[in-house]
Amino acid sequence: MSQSLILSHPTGHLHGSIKLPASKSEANRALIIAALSGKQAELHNLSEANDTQLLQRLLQSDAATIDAEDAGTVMRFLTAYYAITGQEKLLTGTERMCQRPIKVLVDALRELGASISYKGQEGYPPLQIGAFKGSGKKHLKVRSDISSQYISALLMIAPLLPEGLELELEGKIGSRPYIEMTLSLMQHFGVTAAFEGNTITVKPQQYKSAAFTVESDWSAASYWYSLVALAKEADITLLGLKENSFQGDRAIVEIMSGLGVYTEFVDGGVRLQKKEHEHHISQDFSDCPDLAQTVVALSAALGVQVDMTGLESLRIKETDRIQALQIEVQSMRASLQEVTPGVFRLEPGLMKHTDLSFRTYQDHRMAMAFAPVALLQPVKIQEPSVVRKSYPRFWEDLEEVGFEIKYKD
Ligand SMILES: O=C(O)C1=C[C@@H](OP(=O)(O)O)[C@@H](O)[C@H](O)C1
Ligand SMILES: C=C(OP(=O)(O)O)C(=O)O
Repeated sequence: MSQSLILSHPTGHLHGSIKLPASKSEANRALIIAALSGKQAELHNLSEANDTQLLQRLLQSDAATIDAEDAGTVMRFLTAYYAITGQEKLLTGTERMCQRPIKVLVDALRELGASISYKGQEGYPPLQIGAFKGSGKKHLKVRSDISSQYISALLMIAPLLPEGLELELEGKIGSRPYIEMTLSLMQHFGVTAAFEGNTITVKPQQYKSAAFTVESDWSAASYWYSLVALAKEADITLLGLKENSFQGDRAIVEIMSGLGVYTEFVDGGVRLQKKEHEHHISQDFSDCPDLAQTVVALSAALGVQVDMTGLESLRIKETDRIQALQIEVQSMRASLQEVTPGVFRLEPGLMKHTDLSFRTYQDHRMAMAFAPVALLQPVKIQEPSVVRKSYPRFWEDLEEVGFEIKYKD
């Protein structure tokens, strides 16, 4: 596998239609719901993302040790799935996965009657999961400011609990659209829930079998928005995106309107074209944390000052994304600083035409967020294969629109 690649574009003109990968978030919910329903589901356009391929394989596996690799949804959703179905499993992941907290979910599942013990550090994977002895408890208080994936994992098993579940969310609700996506997918498979104030109530119910087609991934679309913003000339159509999406990262449409991209919803997707950009924007990423790297890398390259909030969860994702961004924007003479607690400012600098080489920190989004800078000058991307987590065809798709790629060992 190549250690790095050099990316360049001879003209800076981008034209074409791109079939984006399907959303791994939607696909992984549909897979867990189908497994919980015990019925055959007709799932179309399942994502080629490793996170989805992996979950599909693991749901078929009868091995005692299950490796969720670096996939947060896989780790969190399977923890709840094995716990409630009472399957004896040792659930582990990459070194980084074993540094991503899971205590909130484990505590909640234990209250419901799951048997889960920590095999390493308290509060983190690996987990040993065993028999389920229902506690009859239905009202749980759960912190909602660390990861919404804990809430989604609990919601999907909720209709199978004898008493159902009342989840009282405590603290700020981070990544809220992902919770709403979970409820929408549950509803698609015949389960209703009420989300009132801070409480989500799910009565005992049965999932129904239904066909479902996974939408293209709006997070993946965000890199194409950056490409359009940095191109000299662009007319790009992204296929498979819908105006009424389950995905909160559809917010990229509004965000990129300030960063120089005009979106038109057309039959079968969106058409992106260039327009003037602002010189300063403010953005709260609480609802769309996966878009932060796209916006930071693009703004550093475009020369846009950005004030940002809602970045808390970035510290516990595939890498500490705040730290990774702080290091990598420096090579573009930009700086990312916490100006007051929780408020970050990206200050762009004058980009000099020195060699640019971006490290990716085992994080697909670091690679894809910085790749568009290659429209300004050739850039080196280290460990480019990280993109397989969500968008395995990313580099090939760039070649489709005229990028030149030299792979290096
Ligand atoms: O539920 C999901 O599919 C996801 C939720 C978000 O995580 P957090 O809830 O941990 O912010 C997001 O960052 C992740 O890429 C996918
Ligand atoms: C944070 C991400 O994924 P996960 O938490 O599912 O590993 C992501 O894809 O950006």
